[in-house]
Amino acid sequence: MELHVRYEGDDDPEKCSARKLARFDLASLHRSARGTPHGIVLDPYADRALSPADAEEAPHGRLIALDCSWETAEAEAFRLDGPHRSLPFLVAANPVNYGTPFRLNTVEAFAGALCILGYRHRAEELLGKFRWGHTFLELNEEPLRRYANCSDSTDVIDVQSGYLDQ
Ligand SMILES: C[S@@+](CC[C@H](N)C(=O)[O-])C[C@H]1O[C@@H](n2cnc3c(N)ncnc32)[C@H](O)[C@@H]1O
Repeated sequence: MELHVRYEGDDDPEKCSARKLARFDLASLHRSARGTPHGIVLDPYADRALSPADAEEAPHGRLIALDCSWETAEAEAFRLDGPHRSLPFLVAANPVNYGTPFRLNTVEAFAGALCILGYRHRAEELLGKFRWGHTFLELNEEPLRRYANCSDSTDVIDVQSGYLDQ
């Protein structure tokens, strides 16, 4: 699974998880939407939730994130080619948004998606580059396991409802 980032560059470069992934050759950064390859776009505004069914359809086996500040992460910013998918209820472990559901940074979004799609070891490899990375898997252990066992997006939303009701 290739990991690509449409890199906006409007967030603190020192704290940017996408830049760090690129430094370790774990993701490729793209400065324009046109230069960003086609793939599953991780988009918090997407109607359909990511599910294991997407692993079969993953265009060219690529995941795409948009790395920008949450201040500018409006729906229009996600105009990128490919099927758009939101991530279901998962809690951030990064120091900026620790404990906040759905507000994942780029490495957490990739790691959550990889776990759901059945690439858990790859998720561990990415998170291993961050001091707090293992905490993301610890906080989200049960939901990630349950989402990865779902058959499709409807199933994922059913599992998510249980967490949102709590
Ligand atoms: C808004 S940027 C913030 C990046 C941050 N500057 C960093 O250093 O990683 C995080 C990106 O991760 C993906 N993402 C985060 N939470 C998500 C969610 N709940 N559903 C889908 N994608 C999500 C999106 O591509 C989003 O644009």
